[in-house]
Amino acid sequence: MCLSYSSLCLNDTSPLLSLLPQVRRKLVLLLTMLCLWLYMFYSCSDSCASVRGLVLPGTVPRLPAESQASITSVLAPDAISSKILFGLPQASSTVAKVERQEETGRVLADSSNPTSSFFSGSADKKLPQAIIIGVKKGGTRALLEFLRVHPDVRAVGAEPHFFDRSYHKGLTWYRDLMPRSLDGQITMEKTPSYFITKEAPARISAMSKDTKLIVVVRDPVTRAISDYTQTFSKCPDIPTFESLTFKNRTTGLIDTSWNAIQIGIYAKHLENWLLYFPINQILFVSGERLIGDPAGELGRVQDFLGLKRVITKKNFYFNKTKGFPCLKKSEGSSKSHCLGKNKGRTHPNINQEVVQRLREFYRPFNMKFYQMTGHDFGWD
Ligand SMILES: Nc1ncnc2c1ncn2[C@@H]1O[C@H](COP(=O)(O)OS(=O)(=O)O)[C@@H](OP(=O)(O)O)[C@H]1O
Repeated sequence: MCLSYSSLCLNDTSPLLSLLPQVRRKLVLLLTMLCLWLYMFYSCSDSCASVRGLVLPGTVPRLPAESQASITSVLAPDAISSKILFGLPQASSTVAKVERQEETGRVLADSSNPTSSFFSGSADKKLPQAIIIGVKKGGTRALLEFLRVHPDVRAVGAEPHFFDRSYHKGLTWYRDLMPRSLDGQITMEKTPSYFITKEAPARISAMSKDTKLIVVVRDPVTRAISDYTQTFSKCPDIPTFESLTFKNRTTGLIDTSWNAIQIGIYAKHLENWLLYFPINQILFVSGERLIGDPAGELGRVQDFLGLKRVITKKNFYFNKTKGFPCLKKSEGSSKSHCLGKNKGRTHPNINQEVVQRLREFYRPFNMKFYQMTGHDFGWD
């Protein structure tokens, strides 16, 4: 536009032409310069107007369209553009967050959102607030695996054996074994041998007297046979169940020093725990019902842990081949799954007289246990 204007100027036949050549040359030069200056000014102002977010280094970076929209919803459009263009203090924390998102090139965590704060690193390892303390072969693995379906449960997979075997390693070592969890999530572990460990109640209470305890109990006779089956699978040379049961087979005296028998005297072990924990801080889960009605038992456990009842019937199906309830596919797992081969082993046939003798042996202890817990487990 300016160039054609200048050529127009040059071809002009106005009184200018009649001026002296020297003055004429100066005027032409001045007009040309004016045209050039006007051209540059308009070009520049046009491009500046099209880059609304252009800012100087060290002030606020230009924002992507999406981010601008979110800021605009917090601040009035005029206010935001002036703040960005003139580098005024940023009033909204949203702005700062969007800035950081720009800097890092990724979406930063919103601390109000537990999942995103996990990714920002605010999740940390915590000592367990709930422990499945027993009993061995009661169904502890099934319970833990079912509980892990809950989004608010974070559990360590392996058995830490801290309060029985590794207490000397200290609480920091123990905490380090735990998975990271967010506020509101419950950290858990299971070590079934705690239930029969003399020192465990005092040690857990010293860690936190508010620790919630869960005991999965099972008919002590079946439990003993299950325990034996496990040992037998590893050491097939051991004596028969029948011979290990008795101190003296002729007199029918039961060998209570055999661990497989000892563990099932639940009332005796429970007494030890009640010295440190009130009974309402211990939940007794029926190992039998955990198989027959897993959703029902999980309902009780979720209530006890103060969790929303997320795990329901819809999470389970009965696997005929396995002979046990298994977990259905869920959001977190791509396929349905049953527990491993070492859970739900076939038990050997045990002499029925021996089984009967064991039932007699356990009866008074079972009665005591029902009385202590206020719950009849129906083993007799
Ligand atoms: N859903 C499901 N699937 C498989 N097994 C189940 C299930 N629910 C409970 N059970 C019973 O759990 C018994 C093993 O108990 P634990 O997991 O406590 O054993 S261990 O102490 O950790 O070794 C195991 O004992 P055995 O049948 O003697 O192998 C099972 O009877």
